[in-house]
Amino acid sequence: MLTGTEILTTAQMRAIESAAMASGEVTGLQLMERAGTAVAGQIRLRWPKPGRVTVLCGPGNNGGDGYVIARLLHHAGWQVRVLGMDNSPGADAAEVKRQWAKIGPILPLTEAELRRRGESSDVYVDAIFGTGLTRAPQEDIASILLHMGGWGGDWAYYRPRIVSVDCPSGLCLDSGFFLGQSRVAGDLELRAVMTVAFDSPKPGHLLGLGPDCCGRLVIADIGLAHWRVTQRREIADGKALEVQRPAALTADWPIFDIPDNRRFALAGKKQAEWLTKRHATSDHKFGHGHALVLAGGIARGGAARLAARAALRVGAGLVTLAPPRSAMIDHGGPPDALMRRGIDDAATLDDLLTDGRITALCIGPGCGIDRATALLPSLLKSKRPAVLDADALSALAEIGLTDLHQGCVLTPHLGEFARLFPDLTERLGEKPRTGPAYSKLDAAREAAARSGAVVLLKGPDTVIAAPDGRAIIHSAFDVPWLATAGSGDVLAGLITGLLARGLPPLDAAATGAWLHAAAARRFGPGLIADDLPEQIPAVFRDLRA
Ligand SMILES: NC(=O)C1=CN([C@@H]2O[C@H](COP(=O)(O)OP(=O)(O)OC[C@H]3O[C@@H](n4cnc5c(N)ncnc54)[C@H](O)[C@@H]3O)[C@@H](O)[C@H]2O)[C@@H](O)CC1
Ligand SMILES: Nc1ncnc2c1ncn2[C@@H]1O[C@H](COP(=O)(O)OP(=O)(O)O)[C@@H](O)[C@H]1O
Ligand SMILES: [K+]
Repeated sequence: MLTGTEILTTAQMRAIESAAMASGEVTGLQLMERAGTAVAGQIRLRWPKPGRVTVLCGPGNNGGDGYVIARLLHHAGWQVRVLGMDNSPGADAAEVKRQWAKIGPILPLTEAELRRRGESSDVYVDAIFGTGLTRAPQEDIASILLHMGGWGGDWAYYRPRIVSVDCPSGLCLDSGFFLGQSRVAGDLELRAVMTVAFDSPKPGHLLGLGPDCCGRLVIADIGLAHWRVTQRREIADGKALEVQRPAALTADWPIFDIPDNRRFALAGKKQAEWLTKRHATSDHKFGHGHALVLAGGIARGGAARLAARAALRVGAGLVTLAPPRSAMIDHGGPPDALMRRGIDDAATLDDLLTDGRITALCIGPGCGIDRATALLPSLLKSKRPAVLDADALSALAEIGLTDLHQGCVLTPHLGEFARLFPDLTERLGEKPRTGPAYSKLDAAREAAARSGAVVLLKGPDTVIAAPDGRAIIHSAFDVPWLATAGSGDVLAGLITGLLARGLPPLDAAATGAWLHAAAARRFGPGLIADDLPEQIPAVFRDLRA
């Protein structure tokens, strides 16, 4: 099992809060006070000089946090204006609302009030909706959110400082999409400069529009760790039904600051660190493996060579490139460390795979769909760990998923995913109306369960899922230059090399994704895919430093 910080769905978070409160050791009011204190503290840390703040409080406990923040900032010398709703919230929110009402007025939560002349603020605290959002915001609140969303756009330097409590309001924390809005980024989503969330990140902080809209994400400890761990244990014992697999998600998310009091181990990074130590004991039973990369015919481009080079750089002991014999000359260029072997048909591949020293296979990059269709059955029959990418995924869409096995890693981008799992893609494309909305995480998990293979669904928010439900989110929104021709081929090669070295498929996929993004980060803009494998030694060096 990879180690990493748990990502909790909103249902899991609620169950953990309920368990904590049911224990009698902590009350909901105390949790709310801690949450509000954490947010007010972050605001004061970021803007030490007290200024003017507008706190927008919604109908539920997110709004409750807002009233706590308003009171604390008032006591810290800030000039506080509160906009709230005329509703009857739960007991905890009602209590903190009463406390605020002794200090100052609660103005109506309307767009007109927000825009009142002469009332602009230095900071706006968005405490309208948090984990309790179940449907698209309506009427007054919808127009406030649209108005605040419009603050972004081209006038970014005028952009008011929005601090969101738990999430930008309207964002579905299970999917990273805004309920009632398109899944594609527009100008209308609320964009915070900072989001302070509680206990653990939720999928919506890491997926879809979440990373762009949350701004800097701070995860604040509100003292729930004990119940998180207890709930996890109960799951292992099969007792708790309402929390499913709280430990099954791990985050691998190197972008935003996480306070020191949070454990935020990086799944792929840990494995990569472990790999850098492997050379010292190269006679270990895993050895360094032998990867076979199946290449395509003449003029199929360098995709397979990119993959093979990446497999070598990531430390596979041997890498053999296998084009059809007629294309051998075409594939004769460097690196000279590559071995070559002509493979024309399935029978030759069958023969070669009687060699048990070949520990991993890669098929797809530059292979051609016909050749992939011809070779796939032999490759799958061998039960050898294998990465299926690009043309192999198109071939698979024709052949069907039945022969896939648990050593397989599928690495589709969304287009390839649509060919393999059209129904899941259709669900992913639907406008999210109710929460929890169908997410990329749901789609990858369903695809892995259905295919019996590890599925790595690419994008800036890469989701990696295993057939048993374990899943990892790897966000790399900070390296958009990774979206360059051939970069996926390098990723396929990295994972193949790691499989060859003996990593289990889920670990190989997670570590490959981590190294891939780390290489891009290290090189910077201007990167072309050829640069990626060449950065791997430096990434390893950094890990050893
Ligand atoms: N439960 C707890 O122990 C804690 C909760 N905390 C805060 O509480 C939040 C969750 O509180 P709630 O569960 O009350 O939920 P929220 O305050 O996020 O939710 C919204 C409330 O509005 C209603 N609602 C949902 N969608 C709506 C829509 N489109 N239009 C109008 N009303 C809508 C819901 O029924 C709910 O009552 C967290 O995000 C966090 O900020 C923190 O205080 C920490 C402790
Ligand atoms: N905006 C982005 N930010 C970071 N990484 C991205 C972004 N878009 C794509 N990627 C990553 O770049 C790689 C592109 O792979 P792929 O789509 O297969 O490209 P190609 O077929 O050209 O090799 C994937 O690893 C994907 O996760
Ligand atoms: K919020």
